[in-house]
This record gives sequence, structure tokens and C-alpha cells, in this order.
Amino acid sequence: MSDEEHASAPHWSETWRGVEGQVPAGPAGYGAMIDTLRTFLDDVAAASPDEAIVAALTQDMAGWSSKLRPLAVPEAERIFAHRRDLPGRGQTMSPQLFIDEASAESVRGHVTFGDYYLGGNGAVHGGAIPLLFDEILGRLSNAGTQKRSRTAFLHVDFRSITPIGKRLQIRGWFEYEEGRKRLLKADLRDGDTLCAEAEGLFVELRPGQP
Ligand SMILES: CCCCCCCCCC(=O)SCCNC(=O)CCNC(=O)[C@H](O)C(C)(C)COP(=O)(O)OP(=O)(O)OC[C@H]1O[C@@H](n2cnc3c(N)ncnc32)[C@H](O)[C@@H]1OP(=O)(O)O
Repeated sequence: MSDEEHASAPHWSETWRGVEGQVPAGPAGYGAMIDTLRTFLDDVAAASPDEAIVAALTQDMAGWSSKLRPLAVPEAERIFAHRRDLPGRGQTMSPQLFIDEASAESVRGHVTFGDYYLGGNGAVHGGAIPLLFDEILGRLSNAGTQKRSRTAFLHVDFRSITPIGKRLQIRGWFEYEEGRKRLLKADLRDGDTLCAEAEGLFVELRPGQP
């Protein structure tokens, strides 16, 4: 970034918390609803319900879908995944990421994968971990700059199993920038144990690129 671009760019913290007026406020309680949905998904994954519970739950869920479907809005007006002021951005696709410290160059946070993310034998599913890395590095790549980037590649090394239900530490940082290319790295640890690490190339979008 040039000095001029630096000067006009929003402060990095706004990338994590959201710029006032750019984050959809949404109705009161939206974050609590998403937290409840996360807990619900963990409970669904962990439970072995009987036939009556399955039937009742199916009916209840179908009822809520019927209420929500007529309320669908275009992407730009959606609240889901747009609440950057909330840990987890008000979405349930990737685990809830809590940011403990962040700058324009690096970020540190913590995360707990619930039962919903179980792969097998107490380990997180191998597809959920790149999702988390893409989330943290994608946001860091765009921190402090108005020029959006997209992931060109994301290489993940699984070094040891990532446990379900434990608070884990995650870090991300810039390695270098070269023209439109930004190379970033991240790691995920359970205390002293390295669970996984990632290297991602993010390419700054040209005007008109989706
Ligand atoms: C509040 C919101 C928070 C969101 C958080 C989550 C963030 C999630 C971010 C994402 O996941 S984005 C979704 C997943 N990614 C995509 O869908 C991207 C799909 N691919 C593309 O759109 C284009 O391929 C891309 C913009 C990445 C690059 O295409 P371009 O045509 O703009 O780039 P170009 O081909 O000109 O390459 C530019 C440079 O990058 C290099 N490059 C591009 N792709 C590469 C690759 N895959 N591997 C290595 N190098 C690559 C390329 O060689 C070249 O290097 P040099 O300048 O040195 O010649």
C-alpha cells in the first residue's frame, strides 16, 4: 500500500469490529439467536433422539423455515455473516472466532470447536480447520486496507489432531506483500501442541472482479 492509501484506509480495528454504519445493526438479540443456533447444532450432533423427538423437531424446524423464507432479502441486506462486531460474525458456518489482539499485520484469538465440527475419535473434521484459517487470514488480509482480496490458495498442514470442546489458540500474520499478492500464515495450537498450520495466498481484486 502507498502512504496515500495507508492514510485513507480505515483503521485496522474497524476491519475486526466493523465500521459504524457499515455493519448492519439487525434486530436486538440477533447475536444471541445465532449463539443459540450454534448450541442447537452441537446438541443435534451429540444427541441420539428417539422417534418422537425426531418427528417433533422436524415439524418445529419446518415451521421456522416457513416463517423465515418470506423474509429472505438480497445479499447486501443480509445480517447473517455480516455482523463483524460480533465474535463469529453472526454466522454458524465456521466456528466462533474470538479476537484477543489484532493489528494490521497480525492477529491472535481463541476458538472452541463444538460437537457439530466432529470428524471422528474426538478430532475436528479436516475440512472445518481450513474454514477457520480462511476466516482469520481472509479478514487479516483485508485489515487496514480498502482493497479487497480473495484467497488464491490455502495450504493446510495437519500436525496433530485438533480436539473437540477445548479452547484453542489461533494466530495469523503477514509474511510479505508483493504487488497484488499477499502471503499470510497461521497456526492453531492446543497449549504447547501444534494442531495445524496454514499458508495462504490472497490476491488483491482488480476493479470489477467479483
Ligand atoms: C467480513 C467478511 C469476512 C470474510 C472472511 C472470510 C474471507 C474468505 C476469503 C475467501 O475465501 S474468498 C473465496 C475463495 N476464493 C475465491 O473464490 C477466489 C477465486 N479465484 C479468483 O477470483 C482469482 O483466481 C484470483 C482473484 C484469486 C486471482 O485471479 P487474477 O486474475 O486477479 O490474478 P492473476 O491471474 O492476474 O494473478 C495475480 C498474481 O497472483 C498469482 N496467483 C494467482 N492465483 C495463484 C495461485 N492459485 N497460486 C499461485 N499464484 C497465484 C499469479 O501467478 C500472479 O502472480 P504474478 O503477479 O507474480 O505474475
